[in-house]
Amino acid sequence: MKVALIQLAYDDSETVEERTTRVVDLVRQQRGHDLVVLPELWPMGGFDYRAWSDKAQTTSGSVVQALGAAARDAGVLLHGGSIVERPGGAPGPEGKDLWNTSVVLDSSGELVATYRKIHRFGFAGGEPALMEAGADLVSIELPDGSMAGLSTCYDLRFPELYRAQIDQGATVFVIPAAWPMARVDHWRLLLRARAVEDQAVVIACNTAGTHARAEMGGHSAVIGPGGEVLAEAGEGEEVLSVDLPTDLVQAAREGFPVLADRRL
Ligand SMILES: O=C(O)CCC(=O)C(=O)O
Repeated sequence: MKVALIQLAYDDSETVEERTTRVVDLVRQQRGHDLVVLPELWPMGGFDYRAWSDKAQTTSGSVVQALGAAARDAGVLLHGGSIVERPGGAPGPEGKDLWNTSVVLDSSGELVATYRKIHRFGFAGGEPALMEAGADLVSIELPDGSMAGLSTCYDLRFPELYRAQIDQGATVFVIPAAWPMARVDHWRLLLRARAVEDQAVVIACNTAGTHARAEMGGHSAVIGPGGEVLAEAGEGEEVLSVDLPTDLVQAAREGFPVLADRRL
């Protein structure tokens, strides 16, 4: 399965429309891949908290529509990263009307899955102040037939989420992020930790550049089930293209069956 991770760099100078045009162009260039992955909150800015409410959209808004058209034109399964979602209708249980929602579009351009980030980043500010938490585990079927659990950025710090995903059959984790340079060492370590402890493939697409005064960490990566780094980006904008061998996870789990020794 050929996978492309678009490690997008951006600053504060583009409108949502300008950035969307640039991104869908990049997606269209990935024809020949099976799966394309974008970072977290790229249309609205991962750390641009102040702009989120004004820039929020529904999952049938202009950004997701443009992503659908690009997925169809490129003939790929597209994990479009996430958007600030305002679905309309009743607010969530905490009275807020925004979510950090990942969107997945198939090669006919249809929205086939959404995942609302469960663990909100920002402590007293940022996401917990402005957004509701997601409540549902979400998995998708990848073009090679494997099952991928979805999560977003800060979720990476919570290993129990990934254990729950493998218990539902996931052998791959797809993780868009806007992870800052200040803690990029944690990012690189935790991607490998999740891969090793769950004997799973990790496909993790981070953001680059500096926006809202936050320098993003880059280092998007694809990690194999033994913790091997199959590909890793640098710090700037880059498309990482990886040909993932089939049955990597099955071979790892059969060859070293540590998951069978769990005691619950
Ligand atoms: O956990 C971290 O250090 C970064 C998390 C983050 O930036 C996010 O979830 O948006």
